[in-house]
Amino acid sequence: MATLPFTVTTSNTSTSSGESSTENSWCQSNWVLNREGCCIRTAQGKGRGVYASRIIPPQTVIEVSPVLLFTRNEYNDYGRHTILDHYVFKWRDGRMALALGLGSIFNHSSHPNVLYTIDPAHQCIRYTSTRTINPEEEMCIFYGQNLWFDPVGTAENLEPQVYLDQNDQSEFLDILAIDIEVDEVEPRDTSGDPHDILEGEALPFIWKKLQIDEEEESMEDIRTMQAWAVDISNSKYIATMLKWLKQSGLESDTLSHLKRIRKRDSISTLLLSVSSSVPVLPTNIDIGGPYQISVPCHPALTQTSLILKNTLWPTVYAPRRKWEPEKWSIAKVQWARDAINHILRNTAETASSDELPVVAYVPKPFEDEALLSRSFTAKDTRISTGHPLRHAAMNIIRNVADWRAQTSPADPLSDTPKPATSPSNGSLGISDTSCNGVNYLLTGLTLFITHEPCIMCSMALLHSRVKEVFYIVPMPRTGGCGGSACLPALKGVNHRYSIAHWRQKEGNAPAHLDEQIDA
Ligand SMILES: C[S@@+](CC[C@H](N)C(=O)[O-])C[C@H]1O[C@@H](n2cnc3c(N)ncnc32)[C@H](O)[C@@H]1O
Repeated sequence: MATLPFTVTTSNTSTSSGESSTENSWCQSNWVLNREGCCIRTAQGKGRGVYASRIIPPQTVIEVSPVLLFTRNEYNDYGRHTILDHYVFKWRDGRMALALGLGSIFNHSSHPNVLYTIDPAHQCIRYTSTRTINPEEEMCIFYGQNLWFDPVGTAENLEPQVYLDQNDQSEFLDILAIDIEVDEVEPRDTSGDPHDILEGEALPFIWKKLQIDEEEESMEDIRTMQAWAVDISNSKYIATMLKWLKQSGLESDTLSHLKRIRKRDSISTLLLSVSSSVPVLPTNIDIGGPYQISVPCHPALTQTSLILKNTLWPTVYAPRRKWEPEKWSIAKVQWARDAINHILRNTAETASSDELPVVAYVPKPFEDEALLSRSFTAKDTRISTGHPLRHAAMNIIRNVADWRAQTSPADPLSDTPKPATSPSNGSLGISDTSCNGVNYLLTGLTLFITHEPCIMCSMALLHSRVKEVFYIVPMPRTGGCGGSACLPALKGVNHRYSIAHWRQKEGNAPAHLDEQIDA
């Protein structure tokens, strides 16, 4: 538990005299410590904190702190026995870093209004506001999950974050911490026959088992919808009505999991449509009028479900394939390893920018290159675009979608581009030529991403029909692939994808920022 050994002054001489008379004063312009109007004052129960003296707009770089670097030995021998131990964290190359300027004074909040990014080239850390910060408001960063002190007042005055998945900043640091050693992190495995199958512990990743609840196995769990039906008492009209239905334009995929005709006693009932308006039936046939009934929304995935659903309406039985991991050969593992190295290298490149260091990659498939003849890489661009939805996963779905949307609708899986048809609107970027849900899918493709996708991205990936997702850094607070939720395991979703967590080699597992400060 940290008890700070000094009191705080807001005087412009920045002494450590600790007069409490100034404790309740707000920052005034002559005390402002940097040109963005940041100042230091006492933060109740936390020691000192950084405060705004005027309105700070979102995405403003509020502070750039140079860092002081200590070698591991120097730090172990001296630094860690001192107050420094509350302030330093592990730099990317294993040295210990102390942020100068205001950097070491930012307190922790679970709802931070400031993000930080490391700039290794200039040996500094950049602090950026995530939303509008009001005068007199404290500015806080997120230290990580495992705090070494009891946090006080971290969230009550802070509004929800601008970013939908304010990722765990400590984990951003984690990934940065390993990036310069990319080649050692994931070395090529040259031993063995490339066709040899690797299993279990020999694989450099762990498949996440989707905890899928058994679906719709009791009557109250069965999801239903209203559909129009008509009774046909004379069976000689059935064929005529089926023919009429084909030409009526009433048929839709929504009912494709249901049988068309139900026979009960001497009455046959024909399922017509789910349209909101009453279907207009042929008048020259002697049948009753249409009426609405409840029918299952989905096919039956299990025998129990089938029996129950059939009591409502004859339903198609489409058993789900049991979850079973694919066989991974040495060559295929190498393909994945190359992909992981690719995203690590690209993450290293983001370190000198203000962007969040999240990188996504969709390589050409290992088995079936015909599915996609080129690879795609996308970075997180929330900061540079000022657009809260520009997560790396969303960006890559968009990129692949745009590419595929340029292919001929008649040949959706061929990816020869059409002449430039760039996305024109400010929407998600699916260009107008997209083939209505056919061309823009990641069907059969694998996504590699540095950080577990958030809930929004995990859902978008589900819609994209991605085959599998590999991530390196878990996101226990915001992840949608098992972190805070597991989207592909949800009841009722119409696609499931496999999820794998890439294991970091022992000794390379980067520590959390908080552990690093606490080291
Ligand atoms: C990097 S320093 C931050 C500046 C520090 N408040 C000061 O006065 O120098 C980290 C220390 O601040 C304190 N701290 C930071 N955030 C806090 C919070 N939310 N609640 C309580 N103490 C906090 C803890 O004592 C922690 O060891």
